[in-house]
Amino acid sequence: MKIILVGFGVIGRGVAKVIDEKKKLLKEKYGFEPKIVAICDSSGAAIDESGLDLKKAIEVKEKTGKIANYNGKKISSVEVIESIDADVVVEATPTNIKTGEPARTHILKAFENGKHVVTANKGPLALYFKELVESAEKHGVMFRYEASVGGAMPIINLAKETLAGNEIKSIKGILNGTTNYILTKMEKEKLDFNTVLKEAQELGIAETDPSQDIYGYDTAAKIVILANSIMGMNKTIDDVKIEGITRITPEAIELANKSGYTIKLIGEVKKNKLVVEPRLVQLDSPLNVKGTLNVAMFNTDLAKEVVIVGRGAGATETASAILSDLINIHLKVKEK
Ligand SMILES: NC(=O)C1=CN([C@@H]2O[C@H](COP(=O)(O)OP(=O)(O)OC[C@H]3O[C@@H](n4cnc5c(N)ncnc54)[C@H](OP(=O)(O)O)[C@@H]3O)[C@@H](O)[C@H]2O)C=CC1
Ligand SMILES: N[C@@H](CC=O)C(=O)O
Ligand code: NA
Repeated sequence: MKIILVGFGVIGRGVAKVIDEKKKLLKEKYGFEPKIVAICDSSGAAIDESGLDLKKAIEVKEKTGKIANYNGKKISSVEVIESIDADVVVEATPTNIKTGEPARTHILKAFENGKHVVTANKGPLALYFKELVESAEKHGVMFRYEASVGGAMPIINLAKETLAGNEIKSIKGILNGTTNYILTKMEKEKLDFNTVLKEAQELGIAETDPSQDIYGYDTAAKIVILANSIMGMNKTIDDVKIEGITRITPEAIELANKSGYTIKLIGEVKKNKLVVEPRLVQLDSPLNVKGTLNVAMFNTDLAKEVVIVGRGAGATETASAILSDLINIHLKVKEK
């Protein structure tokens, strides 16, 4: 499988790292032989149709900040997607919740050029879900986005496959690792908001623009993706009532604790209502998970309540979801 990797930040480099480390296992277990033939960032691209040296690519990026220094290609991501022979585009550029760009254009160009897409990017999914899914179908290619909600936490593919046949009445949970990390540190170590936000950025879990995390827009994007991809709705970010965690203080959490509660940023889709807000959560609730963990509670007709927990952010955690989508595309293509 030839792969074009667009975006070489925390997630893009995480994908390159896990593919490099797992190549023997992937071949033996799945007959899967991924080859990254191009890597793009905002400076240009590294291109080698025989397969890039991923250790060297990561080293060049970390040392110089520009992937174009690998072999000096000043070429745009769109030109790479249109001109380089590849099977899949992995889209890992920053989420832009207002325009969905540059990812929306990257994804549509990939489909138009007969390339499957795997993405972690919530922007285009939250703003143009129907357009993207219809374009993939029209061009006969696959479109997978497990990493876009809950990072490593299996939620989209689990709902589509393992909960198939269920009526999913509602989904609610903690879908942002950065804000959960902040609230956990404020609760346990009484640290102030800005100190912990900086820590989250250093951990590489915050968005490129962390205001998307703390004002609730990242969670809102994920709720829209779940509503559209799992519950068959046709919503956008404008349909979500959104409040973030900027009003929450260590003292407020301490007060909640005294009554047997904590405070969590909860996203919920139920009937036709999509909400993101800080809520009191009982200390013994399955929703009371810590640190960068995410949790989602499904309410279904057959399986009743189903609760899933996993790491919602981080380089290798998110790369895990992207890798599973790549393997699934490989296996489905092999079946044909
Ligand atoms: N971090 C996490 O834990 C998770 C992130 N995500 C999503 O994954 C995506 C990537 O996140 P993350 O890696 O953390 O973000 P980073 O900011 O670390 O990396 C973004 C990358 O995209 C590159 N880029 C920006 N514009 C373009 C462009 N036009 N063409 C090609 N490359 C471009 C940047 O280039 P340059 O290096 O030159 O600036 C950078 O390499 C986001 O959509 C995010 O929401 C999803 C789940 C978890
Ligand atoms: N910034 C996001 C990254 C994953 O989607 C988060 O903190 O969950
Ligand atoms: Na996920």
